[in-house]
Amino acid sequence: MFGLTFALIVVYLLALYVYAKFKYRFANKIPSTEPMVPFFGNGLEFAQKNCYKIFVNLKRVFENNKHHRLFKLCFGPIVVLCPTHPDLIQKVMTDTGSMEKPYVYEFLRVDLGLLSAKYDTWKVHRKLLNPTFNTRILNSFIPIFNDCADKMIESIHEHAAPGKVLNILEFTSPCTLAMICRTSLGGKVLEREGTQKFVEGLEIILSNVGLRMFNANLHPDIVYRFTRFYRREMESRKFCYAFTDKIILEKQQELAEAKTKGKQDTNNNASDSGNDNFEEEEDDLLSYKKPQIFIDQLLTIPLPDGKPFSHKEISDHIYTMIAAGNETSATQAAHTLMYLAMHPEVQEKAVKEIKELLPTPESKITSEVMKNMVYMERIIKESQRLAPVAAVYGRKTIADLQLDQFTIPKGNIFILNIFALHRRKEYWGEDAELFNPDRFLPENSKNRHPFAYLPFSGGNRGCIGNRYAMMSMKTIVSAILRNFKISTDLEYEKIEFKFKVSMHLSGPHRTFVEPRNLYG
Ligand code: HEM
Repeated sequence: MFGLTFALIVVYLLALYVYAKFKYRFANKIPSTEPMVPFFGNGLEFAQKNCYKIFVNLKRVFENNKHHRLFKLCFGPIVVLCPTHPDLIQKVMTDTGSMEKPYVYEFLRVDLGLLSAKYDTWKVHRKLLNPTFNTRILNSFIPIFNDCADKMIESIHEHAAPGKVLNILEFTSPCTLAMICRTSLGGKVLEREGTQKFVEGLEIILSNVGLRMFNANLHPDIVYRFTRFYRREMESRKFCYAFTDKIILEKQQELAEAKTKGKQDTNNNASDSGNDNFEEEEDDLLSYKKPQIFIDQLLTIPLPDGKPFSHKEISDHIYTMIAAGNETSATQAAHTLMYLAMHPEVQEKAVKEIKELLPTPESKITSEVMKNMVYMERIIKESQRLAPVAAVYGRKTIADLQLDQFTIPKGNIFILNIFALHRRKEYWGEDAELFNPDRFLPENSKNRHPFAYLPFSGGNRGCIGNRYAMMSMKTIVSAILRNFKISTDLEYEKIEFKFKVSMHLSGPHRTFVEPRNLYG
């Protein structure tokens, strides 16, 4: 019996191997990379490796193959395509034939959210949701950003002591989570019963998704379902969904009541946005009276058939925003602070700009100040070049795609390694490894290939929250610099990275903070 089962498995695997060889024959002439082991291909370089090793190996294979515009990685008989030249990356990111995401995005379990939605759903929803990130709406979030940053500063003061090392990510993380929850679910979301468990649940869900993405053994659902990670993830999901379902239902009721009373404000055409009673900024005639909370908008935007978004669609969009916007912004802000701690002269220049734009201790960031933080923007951009939190992402073809002389059939996967692209000397010069925010001065950027810099991805499926993220990071980094002088004992040349969901430092963001008397 055992012999027969074994023989059947062997025949099945062989048939699969032959089928895959046939399916990927289009890639025979695409350059491959060493070490290529018979039967396993490049798979052994990545199988059973930890998040740090996978990052290092992926970095190495892209560096070794940068002279090829396109190369392939083989996982057994399965081929994954790796464009390295910005022309080809541009084509992959902008062609409708490669607008879909590989299966690993399904691990997020928000299949109707923008990040992982199938192309046909994505196309309709993205068009409807683009206006929810317009300038007026983003400006309406600035008071929330300021308030969250103030709370972060209070917390740093509570924990700081001379000579004590802080992991600055532990302060930026709760701050971005508060920002994203308050702008997507309303002002009081983190004051509700069960908040602590909700926040912990989100962390468990995201870290399990990351763990699964970078561990091929856990990819098959049938395997993952039997692990303790699955059980923990499902328990957390159950609690988190119950928490947010309640908010969605309450909002739906509020909206229905407002409609029957006919009291809807045309400016703020949704329900009360959670008592974020911020006054309209006098200097900005183009601002809303209240923050335009994402859920309120989701409840009022009609789909092309006139129906509202379903409960599942609303929930998936909310969780997508939290998943895509929280950890990314927190980690990128922490990376930026790390680079500033290592470059005191850049830090002092940034502080000078902050003092000019916020001349008194009472000055608050407004839309005008946000716009004028040009040096800060260059610093964040440079940190995104050297340490892009979204270091690697994927695409899948839904139609044939022509890349140079190769026709890539439908159903194939691309890996885009942005970390490697951002350090290519051909596009960034001989000093590509150095931290220099001035490379983003307009005069230094004008001849650069538009697809050589992609921290927020590119094309129509690029990050919808890129301006939101830049505003929140400017608020966080400037608040910290305004209050503290920061330094670190980490050395620039020795920084190492690893994958979690996004790209992290291999260790903590070790930071010393010393109170700064900016207005003394
Ligand atoms: C530093 C912060 C951020 C970085 C580096 C970043 C980066 C990215 C990247 C690279 C993608 C494309 C991913 C892919 O194709 O697999 C993406 C997509 C997305 N991001 Fe961001 N993001 C950031 C912050 C945010 C924020 C704050 C939000 C929301 C408030 C957000 C919402 C989204 C959404 C919804 C998508 C999917 C877009 C689509 O497919 O239409 N992101 N982001």
